[in-house]
Amino acid sequence: MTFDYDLFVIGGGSGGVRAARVAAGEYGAKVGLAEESRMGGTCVIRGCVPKKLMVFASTAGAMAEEMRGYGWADAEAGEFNWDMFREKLTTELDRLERAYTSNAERAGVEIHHQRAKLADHHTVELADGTRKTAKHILIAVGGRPVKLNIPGEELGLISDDLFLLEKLPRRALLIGGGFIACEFATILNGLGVQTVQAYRGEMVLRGFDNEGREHATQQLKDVGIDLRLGLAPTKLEKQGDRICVHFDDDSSETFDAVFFCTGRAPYVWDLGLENTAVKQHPNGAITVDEWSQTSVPSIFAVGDVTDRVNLTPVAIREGHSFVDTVFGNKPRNVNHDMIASAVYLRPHELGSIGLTEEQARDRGAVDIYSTVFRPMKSMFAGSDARTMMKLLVDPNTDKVLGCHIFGPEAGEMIQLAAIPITMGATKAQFDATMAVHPTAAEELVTMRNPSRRHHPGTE
Ligand SMILES: Cc1cc2nc3c(=O)[nH]c(=O)nc-3n(C[C@H](O)[C@H](O)[C@H](O)COP(=O)(O)OP(=O)(O)OC[C@H]3O[C@@H](n4cnc5c(N)ncnc54)[C@H](O)[C@@H]3O)c2cc1C
Ligand SMILES: NC(=O)c1ccc[n+]([C@@H]2O[C@H](COP(=O)([O-])OP(=O)(O)OC[C@H]3O[C@@H](n4cnc5c(N)ncnc54)[C@H](O)[C@@H]3O)[C@@H](O)[C@H]2O)c1
Repeated sequence: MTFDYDLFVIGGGSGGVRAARVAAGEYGAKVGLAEESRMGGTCVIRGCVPKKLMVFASTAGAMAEEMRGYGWADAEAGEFNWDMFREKLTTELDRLERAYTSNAERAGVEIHHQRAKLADHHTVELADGTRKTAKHILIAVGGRPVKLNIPGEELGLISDDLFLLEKLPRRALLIGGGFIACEFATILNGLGVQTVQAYRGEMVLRGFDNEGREHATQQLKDVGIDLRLGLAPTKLEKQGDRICVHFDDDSSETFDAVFFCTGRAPYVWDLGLENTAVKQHPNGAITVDEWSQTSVPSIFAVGDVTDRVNLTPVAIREGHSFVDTVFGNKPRNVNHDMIASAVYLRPHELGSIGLTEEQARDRGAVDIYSTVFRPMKSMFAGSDARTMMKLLVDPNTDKVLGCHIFGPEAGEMIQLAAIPITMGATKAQFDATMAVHPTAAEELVTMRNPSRRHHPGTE
């Protein structure tokens, strides 16, 4: 049987573009790709990239404050100009979109700038009704934000909207306590917006190491975010050009903007899955094996639509591994166990890899090397901000099981610590590493004695 393509990719985001580009450019496959919106997907257009640029923008006030502590007595950030920033952001995202498009096209990928759905196990149907056949189909359609199913939810915004605002709100509510809620609260607060964050739990960033979560929760309050814990909205109502939010403690308040940062769901709506035997998890995520293959041998899925670990580098690695395996004759699957990540808060980020202390304790014996200190740079300026570094070590093998850093540039630090930890480094190897002085990161190689031990059966 002959096909129009060797591979047809649905979705031009992190996972889809990498797979298409490598299959066509490196392995000579005939590749088609459909993207219904902008090439680059969530990360480039409405996620990691614009978010991180806004995090950078939001640090001016804190930097000025710190510099006043260094003798720049008149240092002031002044007024943030949203119009000017947004224009630069638009130009940058346009540039990135063009780069993603031209890199894929240069590799030989045929891009169809329209929506696609599955018609059968080897056929996709484009929005204009054209049908294309392919030996293999890759579903890389990502996820979409979900709002809470409460009255008036249509009045609330989602994360995509932050980057498109006509003007910054004077007072904003962020609902949620995950990655997006905490990063967006940090950004808006730093840009001068009166920021309220409502989270139903006791501590933000569920799933992270509890000590890291405590520091993050405290920092959100310390930087001036009005963090309301144990609180959830029940209803939104229009009040003039503002929004009145009712909460489950019977209080109500008005805001200029309300953002639902309450999670994302796999974007499987109208994808034609009913025309195939592709299996799904109860939340809609596409079920795949360790090779990213679905229950249909010709159809694969990578990235957020599979709801494994929803991060850009993971989607990219899954897409790359899929083409190495299927087109490059280099079978490669992805280990989802040791994945570093960072939450870009300010002034301190939270960087993590491996087991949390809680998970390590559940697993068995663990030695906990942990230190909390005031970093030299901010302490000199008069700040009380604390940095935390923690290594979790298996006392039987001496292997480092996890590392958690709450501090300035923790994202950069955890990326480097992730290399030896992924290689299976032992604590002794960390200790054998000469420190770089004076840095904050040197603590990772100078923590000599466990702060606490958890040795079940011997305690
Ligand atoms: C605000 C925010 C901040 C984030 N920050 C980070 C971060 O700092 N670090 C990090 O690692 N991750 C971050 N993420 C997560 C990261 O963006 C995702 O994990 C990543 O983009 C997933 O890639 P993907 O290829 O699975 O899907 P996506 O990048 O979402 O790409 C899917 C593409 O498919 C297209 N599409 C969907 N359906 C169809 C269809 N039927 N036909 C044609 N096209 C279709 C979409 O338009 C989209 O372009 C963030 C996410 C958000 C929302
Ligand atoms: N720095 C990064 O790497 C980064 C940044 C942003 C997003 N991301 C990725 O995007 C994903 C999505 O981020 P997110 O923040 O939307 O999701 P999340 O799962 O991290 O957080 C969702 C939040 O919504 C709350 N929530 C859910 N249902 C609720 C309900 N019924 N009532 C009240 N609260 C409710 C949860 O308690 C949680 O705090 C992340 O899991 C992550 O994989 C990564």
